[in-house]
Amino acid sequence: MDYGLYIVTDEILAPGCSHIQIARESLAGGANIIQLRDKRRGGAELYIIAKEIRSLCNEYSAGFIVNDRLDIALLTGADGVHLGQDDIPVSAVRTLAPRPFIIGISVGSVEEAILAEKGGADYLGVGPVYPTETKKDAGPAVGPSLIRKIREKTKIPIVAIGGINLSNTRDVIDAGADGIAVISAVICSPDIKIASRKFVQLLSGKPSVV
Ligand SMILES: Cc1ncc(COP(=O)(O)OP(=O)(O)O)c(N)n1
Ligand SMILES: Cc1nc(C(=O)O)sc1CCOP(=O)(O)O
Ligand SMILES: [Mg+2]
Repeated sequence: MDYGLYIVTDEILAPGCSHIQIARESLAGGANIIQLRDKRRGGAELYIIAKEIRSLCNEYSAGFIVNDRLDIALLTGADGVHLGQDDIPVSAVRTLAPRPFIIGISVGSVEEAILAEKGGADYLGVGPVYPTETKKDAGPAVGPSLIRKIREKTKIPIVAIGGINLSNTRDVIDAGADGIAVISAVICSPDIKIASRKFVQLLSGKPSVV
C-alpha cells in the first residue's frame, strides 16, 4: 500500500460537499488512500456511502479505509479499518479480519507505537504532529521529533496526521513518515482536486505547476 497522500473525509468542515464528492475530487487529484470518517451517521447511510467510495477507489487503484467501523469496512470490501487507542484491540480484529485486511492504529507515543506493532497493526497513525482544530480531543502536538523516535523503534509504515499542510509536509517526511493524512488543508481549500495535486507533487519531489 502506498500511504503517500492519505485523505480523511469530513463533511462538517466542507458544508455542501459530501464524503463521496470529497473522495472523488481527492482521487482525481492523485490521493493514494481515502479514509471515510463520520461520527454522526448511522450504519445504513454509512454502508451506502462506503460502497460508493469503494468503487471510486477501485477506479483509481487507491486504497479505502474506514474509520472506527469494522463492520462497515468488512461489509463493503474496504482495504482496512483505522482504530483509535480506545477501540477494539487489533488482536481481536484479526480474528475476524485476517491479512491482507489492513489495520491502522492511532498512536501518540513511542510506547503506544511499539505495542501497536507487536499487536499486529499494519500502519501507525502518528499525531497530532501539529496543532489542529479538526479533532478537538487530539491532545497536544507531538511534533516531527516523535515520528523520528517512532521510526527508530518500529518498522511498519507511519502516517503523520494533525495540522499537516504544504509547508510542513517536507519536515514530516524527512522525519521518517511514509505518508501524510490530511483533512482541512485539502477539504477547506477552494478546490479539493487542485489542493490534492499540490500535495502529490510535493511528495513526488516535483515542483508544483498548479
Ligand atoms: C491516519 C489516521 N491517523 C489517526 C486517526 C485518528 O483516529 P482516532 O484516534 O480513532 O480518532 P478519530 O479519527 O476516530 O476521531 C485517523 N482517523 N486516521
Ligand atoms: C482525525 C485526526 N486524528 C488526529 C490524531 O492526532 O490522531 S489529528 C486529526 C485531525 C486531522 O485534521 P487536520 O488535517 O485538519 O489537522
Ligand atoms: Mg477512531
